[in-house]
Amino acid sequence: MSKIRGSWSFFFKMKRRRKRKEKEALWGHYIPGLALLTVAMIAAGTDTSSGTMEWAMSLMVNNPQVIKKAQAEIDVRIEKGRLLDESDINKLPYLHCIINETLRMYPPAPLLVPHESSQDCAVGGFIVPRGTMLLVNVWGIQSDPKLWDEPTKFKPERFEGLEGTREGFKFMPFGSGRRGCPGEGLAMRVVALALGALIQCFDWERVDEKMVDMSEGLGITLPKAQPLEAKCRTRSSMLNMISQL
Ligand code: HEM
Repeated sequence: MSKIRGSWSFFFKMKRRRKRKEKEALWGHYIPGLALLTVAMIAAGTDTSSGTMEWAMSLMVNNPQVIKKAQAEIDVRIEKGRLLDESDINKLPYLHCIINETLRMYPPAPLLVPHESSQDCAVGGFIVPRGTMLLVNVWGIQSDPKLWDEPTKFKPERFEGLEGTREGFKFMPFGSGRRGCPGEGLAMRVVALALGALIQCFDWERVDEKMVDMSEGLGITLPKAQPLEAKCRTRSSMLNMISQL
């Protein structure tokens, strides 16, 4: 009897051990993958999105007529006194143009990320052997006077009628193809929501007569050399809503 009981307990012990091993194999495989994915999303998604917001606000503070036009669009499309939400973003094409124009002038990944040619090819008359590291100068393409009218001017209107964030290969702030940015949809929503709310709720102006310094600093995601400083005042139409927050 004790022999039988002993073999049953051995059987259950083995079963438990096998289950534990299976669980470890499953999570041991997934946890490093999940951790890496989370780190990649945070690393690739934070400075790029916040930098775009800062460049966009700086450009708008230097071009107050753009803020007025964006506010007029929001006031017409969204009921008075209600804070815009994600479902409103598609109703705001001019806001979308502002973000595109910001990404054209100040792409957070000016050279995309390094790619490698998978086979021999020729680009613009240059022979590129297989396995060559390729850097795409998106900043150069998006500021090229042969492709853009007055490329150094902030003109969101140039994107009117463009749906999405690609115009052939002359505008591709999120890269292109299989290794293009997987966070594009999220980034465009987050940036539009934040900028839209800032414009809807506040009037913005420069701290003094001087234009906001638009020099580029050093860093991977094209930061501003000087952080933006600006003055804001709550818009009378939003006072009630903001006081209830
Ligand atoms: C304005 C915001 C953003 C811009 C301009 C941007 C731009 C880019 C660009 C240009 C690339 C390289 C594409 C290529 O070389 O073809 C890239 C890669 C990537 N981005 Fe973004 N990104 C933004 C936000 C985000 C967000 C919010 C996330 C995730 C939450 C994200 C996740 C990634 C990842 C994981 C990669 C690497 C993809 C790969 O190597 O296959 N990005 N991004």
